[in-house]
Amino acid sequence: MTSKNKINEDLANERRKCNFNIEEVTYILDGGKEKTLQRKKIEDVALNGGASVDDIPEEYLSARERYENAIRKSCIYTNIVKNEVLEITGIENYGSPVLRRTGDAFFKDISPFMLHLGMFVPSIIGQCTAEQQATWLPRALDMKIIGAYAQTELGHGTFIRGLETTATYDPETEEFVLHSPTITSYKWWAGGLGRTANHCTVVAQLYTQGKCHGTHLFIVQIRDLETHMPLPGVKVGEIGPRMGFNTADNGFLGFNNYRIPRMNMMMKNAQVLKDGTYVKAARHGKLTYGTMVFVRVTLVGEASFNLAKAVTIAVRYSAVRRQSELRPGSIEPQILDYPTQQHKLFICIATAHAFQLTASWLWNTFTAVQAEMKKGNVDTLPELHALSSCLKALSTSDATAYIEQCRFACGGHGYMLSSNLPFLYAFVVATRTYEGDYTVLLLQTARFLVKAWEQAESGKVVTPTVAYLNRHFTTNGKMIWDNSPEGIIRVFQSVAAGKISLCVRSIRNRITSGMDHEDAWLMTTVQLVNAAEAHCRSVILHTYWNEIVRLTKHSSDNVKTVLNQLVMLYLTYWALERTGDLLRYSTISENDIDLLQRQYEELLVKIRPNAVGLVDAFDIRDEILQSTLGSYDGRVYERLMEEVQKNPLNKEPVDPSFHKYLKPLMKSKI
Ligand SMILES: CC(C)(COP(=O)(O)OP(=O)(O)OC[C@H]1O[C@@H](n2cnc3c(N)ncnc32)[C@H](O)[C@@H]1OP(=O)(O)O)[C@@H](O)C(=O)NCCC(=O)NCCSC(=O)/C=C/CCCCCCCCCCCCC(=O)O
Ligand SMILES: Cc1cc2nc3c(=O)[nH]c(=O)nc-3n(C[C@H](O)[C@H](O)[C@H](O)COP(=O)(O)OP(=O)(O)OC[C@H]3O[C@@H](n4cnc5c(N)ncnc54)[C@H](O)[C@@H]3O)c2cc1C
Repeated sequence: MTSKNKINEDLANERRKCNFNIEEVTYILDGGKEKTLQRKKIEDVALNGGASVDDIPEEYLSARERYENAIRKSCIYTNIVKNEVLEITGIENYGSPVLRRTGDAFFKDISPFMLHLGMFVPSIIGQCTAEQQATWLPRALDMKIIGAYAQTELGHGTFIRGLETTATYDPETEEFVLHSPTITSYKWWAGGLGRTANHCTVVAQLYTQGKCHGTHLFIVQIRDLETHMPLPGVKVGEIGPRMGFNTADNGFLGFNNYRIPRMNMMMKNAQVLKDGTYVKAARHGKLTYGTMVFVRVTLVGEASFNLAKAVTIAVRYSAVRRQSELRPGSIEPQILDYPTQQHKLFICIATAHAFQLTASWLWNTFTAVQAEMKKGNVDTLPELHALSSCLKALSTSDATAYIEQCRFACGGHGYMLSSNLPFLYAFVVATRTYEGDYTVLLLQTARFLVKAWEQAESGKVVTPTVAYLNRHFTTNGKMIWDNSPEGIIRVFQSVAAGKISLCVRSIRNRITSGMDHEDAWLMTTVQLVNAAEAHCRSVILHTYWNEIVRLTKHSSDNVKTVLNQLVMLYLTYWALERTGDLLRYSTISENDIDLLQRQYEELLVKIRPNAVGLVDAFDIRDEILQSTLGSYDGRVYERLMEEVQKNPLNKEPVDPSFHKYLKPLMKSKI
């Protein structure tokens, strides 16, 4: 074995200690053995040519070079996908999580094509008629046209109804006239729009026959396909450096009475006829928001995957890193042996599991609701909207906090871009804001919860995710504390019910004392966000536990044990995080809390020998991790030194600035 492929001895020891079958856990996380084998096959095809084809790491490049390099790699990856991978997966899997995962081997930051696959294509699939799909979809999937999703404007992101771009129908020419009437109406933020896209989905206020019908979606060509020049009437460009997403060419876009054919309005849900007659969406008023719901659903899986990457890096590094001494003269321990380090990291492993299983469950819920909607039934849409909103909010927010925790857990080296942790953080922190800000989305869930509360209060049976509200009205007093998984989940549901109840009471009291409903709601929003968070927490705890029980039914004993330890760690961790709530809404005592704390610390000890095995089970290839600290072989220090060789600043022993500036300064007299 050469030193290049030698596994670090501490990491090798950790793998010898691992007492469960790693592949079995990988299969569970992937959704079955077949899916794992399929993923591995795709990764082999896509990555074995050597994915990260950068001679100089992208962080050393200028903004221009970085963008060009990102386009170069996007094209290489797209050709691999088109020519080799789609043969295995089928065209319908273009943009699937596996391809998204494999794509990470090509980019530390973002592919300028991400929004094309992540939102432009889904908006064609979700918002166009079959005839329109036949026109646009094959060209989009074949990358003959490249799109973005331009909804947000300088003045409005959250409040979609406040968007100012107009699309006015002209029956004379059977065209829509797109216009940006103010500076605040300029589209701002759309990924891929600044330099890459030649088309985009534009969200605009629809006017026809002198009446505004609210926001609708349009497919708009913005650049010439031969020259890539912006078309007359289109003003487009890149918005400038940001905290992450620096290779995503987020753009701005304005229109000056720019005409598009009538058939470029996405007409699956509402139509404008040739004569300008508006035909309203028959089924539900918010179906034009469908692409956002789809992306929110996928973002839960994104949160899980990125957290899995971060914790794989941090756990492997913590097994390799030795620091301090426990007793004078004793060998320095692996930092993974510190309970405080385990406290930082094991919750991240458990959370990645919780989010992955919740993401699969949410995806199944999403496809079931879609199937119902195809039959014309939209009754389950409000619950899906409430669920996808709060799960998107919480998963992205928790993942952000835990990725940062993983970075802290790597000390100084976690600050190095070559660890990949800063990139992961910058990518995931944006997910907390885009596709619906954290607070705003929790308030959407709160609307649903208050309505569900009122239904339960009037004796109606409510939908499954809020069924605990029916129980709330049949039991008296605080929930009896019970330290079993089911008991902890019940208590969390009682906490949610208690908080929703307080919100309803506050709103009613405020209205009784003279406020109108809007002000009463507004004054209660701090509590409403809190209640929606509590509800969502209970959904995650419940789903994680249920899924582990279901998925480990036929597992080997050791796999069952370790996955149970993780889910118990998760339940116990959150019970300890929320002792205030538990004291308020359940009969938990001081003694019970002491027992919980001890249980938590014992779980850390039990999980410790399997920690490296657990992160290995995420099965994330080195090319995808792209981390000096987290590679499978644990050659941390060697990789840090190798990376230094790529630093252009080290190319010459003396920097030209020495002669230009430093030396004159040193020679100058005071
Ligand atoms: C919901 C709002 C906040 C408010 O809307 P409004 O119209 O004012 O509505 P309300 O009055 O509040 O509510 C009225 C009722 O409507 C209900 N409602 C609201 N929304 C929905 C909905 N979506 N579905 C159903 N029902 C809905 C609501 O509950 C009310 O009901 P009721 O009256 O109480 O009964 C809204 O304005 C809003 O959503 N704001 C947020 C704006 C937003 O999200 N913008 C997103 C812009 S796009 C963006 O941000 C993109 C970012 C980058 C994305 C990157 C994508 C990554 C994907 C990863 C995977 C990619 C794979 C690629 C593969 C590869 O690379 O290889
Ligand atoms: C990296 C990145 C990529 C993006 N990509 C795209 C893209 O491809 N296409 C696209 O169209 N958009 C994109 N966006 C825009 C994104 O969707 C919006 O920024 C996001 O929806 C938040 O809206 P906002 O910026 O208007 O925030 P604001 O709504 O102005 O939020 C500012 C603050 O006000 C609070 N707030 C706002 N409204 C309320 C309310 N009703 N109640 C309580 N509090 C409120 C928020 O909680 C927040 O604290 C992207 C954004 C980022 C950061």
